[in-house]
This record gives sequence, structure tokens and C-alpha cells, in this order.
Amino acid sequence: MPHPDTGLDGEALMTPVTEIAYAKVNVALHVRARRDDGYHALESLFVFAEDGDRLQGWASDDGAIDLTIDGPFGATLDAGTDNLVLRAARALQAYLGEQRGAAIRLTKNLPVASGIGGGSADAAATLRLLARLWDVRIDDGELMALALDLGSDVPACVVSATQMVGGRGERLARHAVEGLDACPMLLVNPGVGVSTARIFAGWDRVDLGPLDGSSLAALRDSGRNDLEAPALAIAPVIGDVLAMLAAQEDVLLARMSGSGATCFALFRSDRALAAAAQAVRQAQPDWWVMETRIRRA
Ligand SMILES: C[C@@](CO)(OP(=O)(O)O)[C@H](O)COP(=O)(O)OP(=O)(O)OC[C@H]1O[C@@H](n2ccc(N)nc2=O)[C@H](O)[C@@H]1O
Ligand SMILES: Nc1ncnc2c1ncn2[C@@H]1O[C@H](COP(=O)(O)OP(=O)(O)O)[C@@H](O)[C@H]1O
Repeated sequence: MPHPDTGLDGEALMTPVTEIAYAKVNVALHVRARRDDGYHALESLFVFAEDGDRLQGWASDDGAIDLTIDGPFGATLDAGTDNLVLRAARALQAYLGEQRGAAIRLTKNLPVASGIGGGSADAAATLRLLARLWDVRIDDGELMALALDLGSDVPACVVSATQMVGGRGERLARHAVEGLDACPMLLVNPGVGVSTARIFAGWDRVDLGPLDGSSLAALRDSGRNDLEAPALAIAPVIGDVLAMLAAQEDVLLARMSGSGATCFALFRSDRALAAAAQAVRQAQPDWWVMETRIRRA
């Protein structure tokens, strides 16, 4: 069946509403404690890339949510009921208590299960998309509760701006750091998917202390990703990614994001970013590489 955006002759029929599910990066991620509910208490500085997955939506009045997936990583993801796009849409329908429908097209540009919150960003973008498509206004607190129910990272992804994040992901505070806005950023994934739950389970339960997010220098010198060690134990290739990024010219900071395996590097200039991207692609043609910038807070 043709998608609603094109007729049989390819002619445009309806203009979709579009949202970008911006890739999330943890500039630093301190794990402070294991909580009684099984989640971990975190302190993390979240930034978002200017790029990510793309969602397009068309309203329908039959109450059904129809999801199609394409894009470079589309084939690695199931459009079944567990998909976070469908879970988010169902959650919003239940909250509204009415069955408005939509056809959603997800263009999956981000690798799955890779520490840059692709699924969480998709869920958040779905909430934003459907609120626009159905023209509903949701109270901020209620929107955040809906989001948290879908995953720890989803509230921060709803905002998609630089934030200090605490709790298991529900405590959010906008947090500007000089030098981060629009900073050139490279994302590299060596092609291994890692399970977030498994990486948290490998944390050694040693609290190495709070996060100082007062400056880029503090984030670089005393910031950590406490999930790097358990992730390296499961996927040692992450060490190769980190070494390659750290060796690039004019790199400001290189680290793993989230539970991995994607690593990021921040650069002093667009030129340094382009040179590093080229070097990584040349050395490792099978790795996924994305050149982007940090979204302005
Ligand atoms: C590690 C982080 C850092 O931003 O990112 P990703 O690696 O997923 O991108 C997040 O905390 C991931 O958030 P999210 O991916 O939404 O996780 P959830 O679906 O809520 O939880 C998946 C599993 O991870 C563990 N988990 C998650 C969050 C948290 N604060 N403590 C945990 O222990 C739990 O075992 C949970 O069952
Ligand atoms: N739309 C989606 N995009 C990515 N992953 C999804 C999606 N829906 C469900 N998932 C599942 O969510 C899990 C976490 O995916 P993702 O958010 O990409 O990784 P991470 O939490 O490490 O950043 C994956 O195991 C995947 O199967």
C-alpha cells in the first residue's frame, strides 16, 4: 500500500508533521548508588546532537496507529507492539482517553541499543509529534510522568536540550556549559549492540563521587562514564574506538556515551571534526560514524 505522503503516481497527498528524535549523548555519567527498585541513581550531563532519527506523522480518524520503519538501521528494528514509538502512542491515547489514530513513518538513522538513546528519543519524539498532530496540550508534569513510564531517558529526550539529569532520569535541570553550544561532535559505533540492563548489572557498586559540571574542563578532567568499565568487559572493541578518538587532533573530550557502545568526541573546530571523521572511516570502514554538532541549549 502506498504511504500517505505519496499517491500511486508519486504525487504528494498530505503534508506530514515531522519531528527529529535527536541523538542523546552523556558527556559524563556518574553512577552513585543502586536503588531498592533495581534502578541506579545517576548524575549525568546530557547533550543532544542536531541530528537523529526522523518521525513523520499523518492523522487518521480510525483510532489505529500504523508504524512503518525505513532508514539505514530500519531493518534491525521490529515494528511490533514493543516498539517504543507504538508504546508512546498507546500511552498518549490512554492518557487522552480517546482513540485518535495516526500513520507514523520512522526513519531509523541511529544504531539500536547503542547508548545514544535512539529508542528513548523516538518515544519522546512520538509524544511531541502526536501532541502536534492531534492538537492537544498536555500539562508538563503529566507529560513527564508519561515519558518516565516509557523509559528513564525519555523525559530528558522530550526536552532535548543540555541538562543535568539525576535520579533514574526524572530530575532534570537545564544546565549551560560554556563551549558546548554548537560544539562539533563525532559519534562512532563499532557495530556492537549492548544491553543497558546488562551493563548496569556489571557496575561494581563503588561510588566514585559527584559530577562537577561547572565547565568543559571540569567535565573533561574529573568527569567519568562509570559504565565504561562494565561495557569494555563485554565489548572490548570500545577501547579501540576510544583510543582512536583520543588520538585525533584538536579533540576536546572523548568518552563513551550511556551504556555504550557508541563513543563521542568533541572538537575545537569543524575542520578537526571533518578530519577525524575521515580518519575513522578510512581506518574502520565498517564502523558507524556521524558528524554532527551539539544542539543549542
Ligand atoms: C544508561 C543511560 C544513560 O543515559 O542511557 P542508554 O545507555 O540507555 O542510552 C540511561 O540511564 C538508560 O535509560 P533507558 O534506556 O531509558 O533505560 P530504561 O529502559 O529505563 O531501563 C533499562 C534497564 O537499565 C537499567 N537502568 C536504567 C536506568 C537507571 N537509572 N538505572 C538502571 O539500572 C535497569 O536495569 C533497567 O531495567
Ligand atoms: N524505536 C526504537 N528504536 C530503538 N530501539 C528500540 C525502539 N523500540 C524499541 N527498542 C528497543 O529498545 C532497546 C534500547 O534501544 P536504544 O534506545 O536504541 O538504546 P540505548 O538505550 O542503549 O540508547 C533496544 O533493545 C531495542 O530493541
